[in-house]
Amino acid sequence: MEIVIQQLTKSFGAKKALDAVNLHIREGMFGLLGPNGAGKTSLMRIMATLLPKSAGHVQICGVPIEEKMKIRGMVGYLPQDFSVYPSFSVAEAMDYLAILSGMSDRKARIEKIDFLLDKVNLTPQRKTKIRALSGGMKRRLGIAQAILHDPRVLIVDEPTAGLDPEERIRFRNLLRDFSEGRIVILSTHIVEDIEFTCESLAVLKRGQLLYEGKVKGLLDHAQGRVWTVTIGRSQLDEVRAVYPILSTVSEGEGIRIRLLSDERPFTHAQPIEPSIEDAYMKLMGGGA
Ligand SMILES: Nc1ncnc2c1ncn2[C@@H]1O[C@H](COP(=O)(O)OP(=O)(O)OP(=O)(O)O)[C@@H](O)[C@H]1O
Repeated sequence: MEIVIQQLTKSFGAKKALDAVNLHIREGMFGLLGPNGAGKTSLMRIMATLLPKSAGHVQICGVPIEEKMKIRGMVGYLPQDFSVYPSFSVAEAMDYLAILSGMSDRKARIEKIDFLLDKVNLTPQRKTKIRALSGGMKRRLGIAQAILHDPRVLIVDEPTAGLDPEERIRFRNLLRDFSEGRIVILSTHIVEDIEFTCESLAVLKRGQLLYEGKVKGLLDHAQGRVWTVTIGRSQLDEVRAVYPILSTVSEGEGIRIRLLSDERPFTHAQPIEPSIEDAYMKLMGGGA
């Protein structure tokens, strides 16, 4: 099971949302990381056959993306702005979406919906109106509808934005469970989401692929280049003008900073192990 993307380009007029992107995505959880406008949504919508590509090739489990109906049978998609009729109850919305996806047998539909609501932990909310659900519950309902047809590939666009920490962890675990024997692609600009769920990732910036590989391999980009040092408060602007600063913490009279530098920036600066977030900032070419 794999997704092969070759020289994929998407142009909107003169703007290239994706610029000759090559990617190889295998079974398990795969992260798509990048700042706003990186091209993540465009890439996901192309894979879900909702947006035509401008050039290049995409194959999902050996099927070219042009075979829309076959691809749609294999792919489940949860868009960033997923919504359903607010006056429907959870069960009514699922039933409606199941009918739309071609499940005509009522008994089979009910069984499937019960199974899925249990899987996403929404059984107690069966009769709750959509408008009364929390953001996290809506997102979990979004997953339930995206997997109604048992897709081999699940694509979720920025699913954890705006969720509280508990709901975020629950949601990540749900995706991880579902990724057994499948491909789950998760786009986010939150590094932590990727760190705790994905084995591999791609980093995009302005339509270009900056990194593809294991999450751990990303750390190599920052190894030996993250330093910590305590400076006087008045020095902060001066230091910031020279080095990308990753974080600052007040410490007595001074301020402890983490910064990026290829060489030891001050004699009393100490090298520290980079985090994935540090490595991402390094790759993006800057700091906070
Ligand atoms: N329909 C469109 N028409 C014109 N430009 C577009 C269109 N859709 C996307 N773009 C542009 O393409 C680029 C990539 O957008 P895309 O939404 O794919 O990025 P993203 O990484 O998902 O960003 P975000 O996290 O903000 O959704 C952006 O510069 C965006 O403005």
